Amino acid sequence: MSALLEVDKVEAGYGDVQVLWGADMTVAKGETVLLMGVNGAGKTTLLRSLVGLQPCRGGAICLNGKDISALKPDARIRRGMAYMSELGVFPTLSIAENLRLGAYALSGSQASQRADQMYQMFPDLAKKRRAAAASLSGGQRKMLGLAKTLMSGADLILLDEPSSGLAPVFVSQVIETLKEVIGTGTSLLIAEQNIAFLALADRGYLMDHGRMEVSGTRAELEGSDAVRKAYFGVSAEG
Ligand SMILES: Nc1ncnc2c1ncn2[C@@H]1O[C@H](COP(=O)(O)OP(=O)(O)OP(=O)(O)O)[C@@H](O)[C@H]1O
Repeated sequence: MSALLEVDKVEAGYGDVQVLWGADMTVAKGETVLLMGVNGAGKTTLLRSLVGLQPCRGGAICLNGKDISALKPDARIRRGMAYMSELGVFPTLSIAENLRLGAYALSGSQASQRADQMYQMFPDLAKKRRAAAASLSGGQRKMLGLAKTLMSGADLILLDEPSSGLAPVFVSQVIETLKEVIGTGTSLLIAEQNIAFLALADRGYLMDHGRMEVSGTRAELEGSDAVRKAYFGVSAEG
């Protein structure tokens, strides 16, 4: 598989505080990659750096073989990247309006075609399309955030903690929906603390203090002592 995203020694931070210390990763076309790490490891900072919301202090980010490090977020999005933050949606806007915003780079007819696809994928949203996003449950709001991100038709979707704030039943729903998204051939980079998402991934990275501590296939990470320690506070030795 050829690399869709190549992240090479990216450095970033806030004021005097450096958070990313030479973060490296790749995402191949059609691949699902999980970015793991405890609170404060730097996952959100890396995703924001990739989409251009956080300036990089060093390193390079390539999408489809082109260096996008100097591009503004809107230019990166036009090149096929979309980002779902933990916040996700605009609560006072309707579901239909939120979806339209996700497709701002598309024409009106392309956008309504994609919205129809989203309503097929997310029937709960179809039923409430004129309702304000604030009227949705936490799980449904997360679905709307995901649908809004998918509206772009981007090749690479970056998801920041899609499970945050959700009850386990909603987490399972999000995972099932992501399986459908993966089935469409979209590449996903998912930053998550919930180990259940590893089941979706082809490969993953464990980030620690702004560096990739461990990387490997899903099977390698499932058997990794470092992953076990980070998530459960225990190693194979106990
Ligand atoms: N706006 C900011 N200003 C200053 N420091 C920040 C800011 N945002 C994040 N940080 C710091 O950067 C470090 C990495 O934070 P980041 O949110 O990237 O981690 P994370 O792995 O996504 O954590 P979490 O899983 O808790 O969301 C933390 O030490 C955090 O305190």
